[in-house]
Amino acid sequence: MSSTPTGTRIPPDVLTEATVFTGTPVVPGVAAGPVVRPVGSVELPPADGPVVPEAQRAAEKERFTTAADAVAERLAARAAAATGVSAEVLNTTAQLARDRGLLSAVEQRIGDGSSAEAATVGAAAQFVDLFVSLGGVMAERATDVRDVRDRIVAELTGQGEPGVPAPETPSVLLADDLAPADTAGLDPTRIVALATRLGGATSHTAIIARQLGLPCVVGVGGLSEVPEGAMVLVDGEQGTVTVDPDPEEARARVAAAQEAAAALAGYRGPGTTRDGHRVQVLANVQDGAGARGAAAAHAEGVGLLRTELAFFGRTEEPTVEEQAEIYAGVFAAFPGGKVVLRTLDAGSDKPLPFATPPDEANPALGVRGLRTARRDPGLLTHQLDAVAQAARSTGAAPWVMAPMVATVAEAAEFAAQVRERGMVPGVMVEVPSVAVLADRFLEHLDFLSIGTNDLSQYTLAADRLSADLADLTDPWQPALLALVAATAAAGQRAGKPVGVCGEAAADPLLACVLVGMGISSLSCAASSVAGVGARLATVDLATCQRAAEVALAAADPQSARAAAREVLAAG
Ligand SMILES: C=C(OP(=O)(O)O)C(=O)O
Ligand SMILES: [Mg+2]
Repeated sequence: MSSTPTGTRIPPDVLTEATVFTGTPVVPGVAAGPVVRPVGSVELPPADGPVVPEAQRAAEKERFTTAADAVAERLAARAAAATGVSAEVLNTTAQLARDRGLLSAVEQRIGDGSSAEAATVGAAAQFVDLFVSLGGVMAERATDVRDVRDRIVAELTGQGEPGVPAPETPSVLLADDLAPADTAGLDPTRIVALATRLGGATSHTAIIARQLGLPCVVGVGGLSEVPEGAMVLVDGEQGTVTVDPDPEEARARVAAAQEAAAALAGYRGPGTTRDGHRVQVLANVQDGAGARGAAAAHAEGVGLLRTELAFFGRTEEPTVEEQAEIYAGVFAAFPGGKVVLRTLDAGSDKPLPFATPPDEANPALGVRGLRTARRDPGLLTHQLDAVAQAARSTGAAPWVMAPMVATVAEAAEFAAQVRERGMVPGVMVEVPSVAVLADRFLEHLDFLSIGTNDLSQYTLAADRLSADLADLTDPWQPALLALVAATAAAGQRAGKPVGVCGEAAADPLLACVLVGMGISSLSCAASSVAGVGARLATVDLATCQRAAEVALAAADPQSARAAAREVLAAG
């Protein structure tokens, strides 16, 4: 078995049997299958290609309608299997593939001698020009037209369907990286594991994989050399992608991982250490379906409702009623339970067209999170009204927190708006300034929730999406651990809860360390709840405290991990 360090490229002719690529492990579990890849840009023929003889034109029209129907049916089927905004996005595109206006424009062009492909390109250009000239919301429709054009041309020319595929055989998706919108409708029964060339432990590929419970490794160099259809085995615990694994060994490793997963299936919550110290083990979700899944996974509640994820791709602010309905769906999944809702975290890696300025030079340090309310205060007040309305209709008592807060004044003003509506205010600790002054922030707030994904990005000055810098955004970095410990200590002094809702909380070992620092709740993907809760139940609080001490004293992430593991193993 040959092995390569992260980032090493291997020419295809040197790919030997069972080549192993390594990257950053982000979601444990082992799965194997043939490689599929997202299909990139579709090659488009010119709109003014050779003239089709008259006798063939009827057949060309037939070819177009067959292709457009196939595209529409496939999208509609995926919409039926999806939920929320994913389903809406897919349905809208499906309807456009059957749009009568588009059909008649294409037929007219074919009647004039264009091929089906060229007519599709020409008619689409006509609609794109029209929508763009109308401006505003209509201009946004141009994107949908281009998408449908690409799908129909791909169908006509035998190029693969653009986007994330839905293969018949359960497969492993290898990609450079995946945007949140790329994964609308990703079906975990067809894609059994993910590995990407880019991205760190906090990238959105990692977050989505965790939500779906898919074994995942990111930042894997050399992946682009692995051909489509090759068998690979992804080990999300060890961070490896093995090409052409020995079939026997692959079967044994997948079975062992399934057995380990079954052992966690016994977890029922609530979270406690072995000696009964209570720690809420909560879930990160984005909508009602996710919340119901989290309840089924024995999460005690929601520690982070990422509200912005329900509105991806939307060009207009959702109405108060629409928002209230979505939030009520989440509250209803945990009657009488804890739900921490985060106000829109638009911007940077999660841009929303209706909230995010399009032209920022440095969006991670720009107008994102709570800062969007500086430009458009209505976005925040409407959202808070919607949350209050959902709370009234369900009898819930939500905790509401703002992302990307930097100053005490921002926190105080936000808290006042939340309290006015009878809800419980807090903020996320993502900017180091909040950790440094946590005592002063807590004078105005009822809780803090540490977002370790952004806190590491801003503490180490390293882009959370950069695979090259993934070692810097490692949640075991001593500086990050020190800020978490300082924030937890401030919470204990004030007698107010401090949770962790970043990806650090999904690592069972680190979860124990966080508890040892005084963190009172952990919120992670539903698929990680049992792993975290079950691990916590094996150790005493005093052991967690010793593990926190040794981790905090370590010089680097590797030694922090090793030292904590040793303490926790000794029990
Ligand atoms: C939980 C966090 O928020 P997000 O990953 O959505 O930015 C975080 O920054 O840790
Ligand atoms: Mg964040």
